[in-house]
Amino acid sequence: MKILDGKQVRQADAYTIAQEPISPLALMERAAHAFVHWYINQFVQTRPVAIFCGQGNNGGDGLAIARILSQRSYSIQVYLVAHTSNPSDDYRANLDRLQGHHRPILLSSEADIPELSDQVIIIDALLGSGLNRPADGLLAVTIDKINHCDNKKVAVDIASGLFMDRLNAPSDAIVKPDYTVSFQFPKLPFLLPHSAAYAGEWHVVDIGLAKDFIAHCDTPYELTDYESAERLKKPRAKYAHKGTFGHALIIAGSYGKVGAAVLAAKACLRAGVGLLTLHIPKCAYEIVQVSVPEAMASIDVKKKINTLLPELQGYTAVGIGPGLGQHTGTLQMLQQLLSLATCPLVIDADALNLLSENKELFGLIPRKSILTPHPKEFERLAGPGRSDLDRLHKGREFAQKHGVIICLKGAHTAVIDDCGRVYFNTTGNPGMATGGTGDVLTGVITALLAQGYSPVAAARLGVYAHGQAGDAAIKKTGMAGLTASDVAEHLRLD
Ligand SMILES: NC(=O)C1=CN([C@@H]2O[C@H](COP(=O)(O)OP(=O)(O)OC[C@H]3O[C@@H](n4cnc5c(N)ncnc54)[C@H](OP(=O)(O)O)[C@@H]3O)[C@@H](O)[C@H]2O)[C@H](O)CC1
Ligand SMILES: [K+]
Repeated sequence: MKILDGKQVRQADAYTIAQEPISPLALMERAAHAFVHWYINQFVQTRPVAIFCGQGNNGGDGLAIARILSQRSYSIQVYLVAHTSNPSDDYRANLDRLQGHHRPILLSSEADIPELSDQVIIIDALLGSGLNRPADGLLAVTIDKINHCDNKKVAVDIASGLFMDRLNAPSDAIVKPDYTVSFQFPKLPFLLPHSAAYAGEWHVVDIGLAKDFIAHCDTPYELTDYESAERLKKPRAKYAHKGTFGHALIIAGSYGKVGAAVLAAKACLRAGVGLLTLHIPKCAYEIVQVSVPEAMASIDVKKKINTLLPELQGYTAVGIGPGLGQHTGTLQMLQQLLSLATCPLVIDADALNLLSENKELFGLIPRKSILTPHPKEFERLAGPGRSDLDRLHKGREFAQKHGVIICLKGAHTAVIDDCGRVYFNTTGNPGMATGGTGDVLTGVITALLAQGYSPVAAARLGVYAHGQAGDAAIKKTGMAGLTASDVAEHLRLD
């Protein structure tokens, strides 16, 4: 699913209105019905509804929603905030349509803002994607009051006060909803860590904007959702044999961090690799043979660290990094690997830290290699970002400049390809913020690369399947109890 900017959404709107054709008022009605369809599946009729409306089209949506909910026997009360001398036509039309159903209350000062009982659900339709300056005056006071009550809150399209395409200042008044019901597309701030609190649990509802327009819309931002992940998957052929699914090499582990190698190996096998060899220090030999009997071991000359690059011929993908340590001998091996590899690599953890400490090696990274940094590792690689958006821009620049794919890990891990396109992941949960899940991800992506997936597909599908495994696992373990081993065990690629 694509993520469009405000200008593109307005163009999609205008195109749909002209081509379908449909009147803007009928499109607003369709959006309101789509919202209500979601709403009635979520909240029972016995919960009263307070709908706060501005005077733009977002407010118009709010008024249409109020009318439709009232027709469905929900008990509603509309509160209007007058914030512009130029209310939109469709706002006015919906105000007219509401007459006979309901009488809205105009809020003209702070004293008019109501105290609501806990049962009331708040629908926020003050401002939408047309926000062009921070909310102030009575709008800001109303937003503040809404935020201070414990009632469940649902934002129409986007939380009032949240910019769609640019950063808010920390002091801006923005509704903090429990849910956002977003029309047709998610908005970029929903996917960035610092603004995600202003989206709550977000849902996208289809309002029938023109599919052909959307298909041709050029945007760097997309989601990896269920449909796109399914499209990326390759079926396993009936007459396949283990050679069909590649032979992965994972270089991992050091004394005290052998577990990282084991986790990466288990995940690699669960993600469907045909054959797996683990290159490990001597101290890891018995541990690996006992805990991952399916993997072959390539043993380093050193007892506690990896230093000697194995012969690379025959491997269809190489992953390096989990639990590797940052010794000089290991650095030399990494440098050799970068120079000799003829296929893209998966580079994680300590291998990334070694790269950050030795930036002159960047030029050796094979094209389309996949780097999997968490935000701190990314900062070490590419320098600090002033904001989430700035970090994303830095990631796009870095990926294009060095011809690599970056998986910038987080709640919505961003896979950034070497053309600067960003694919936000939609699976996973906070339980996965625990040691070892990164090693599991490295194993999954290496397995997919080994099986012949393109690097971008391997990264997108790997990140998606990794999150999906975490989501499946917490059904048994709960969030707090989730371990990286649980994630590896719950991986399912078909
Ligand atoms: N395709 C779709 O997704 C559809 C979306 N719909 C809904 O429409 C809104 C966007 O509507 P729009 O009228 O463009 O925008 P708003 O409702 O957000 O704002 C309207 C006006 O408010 C003024 N404004 C902006 N910022 C502020 C502020 N901080 N304080 C006060 N007033 C503000 C501004 O007018 P000015 O003349 O005063 O500058 C805005 O024009 C979208 O979010 C959806 O909810 C359609 O219903 C269906 C299709
Ligand atoms: K809103």
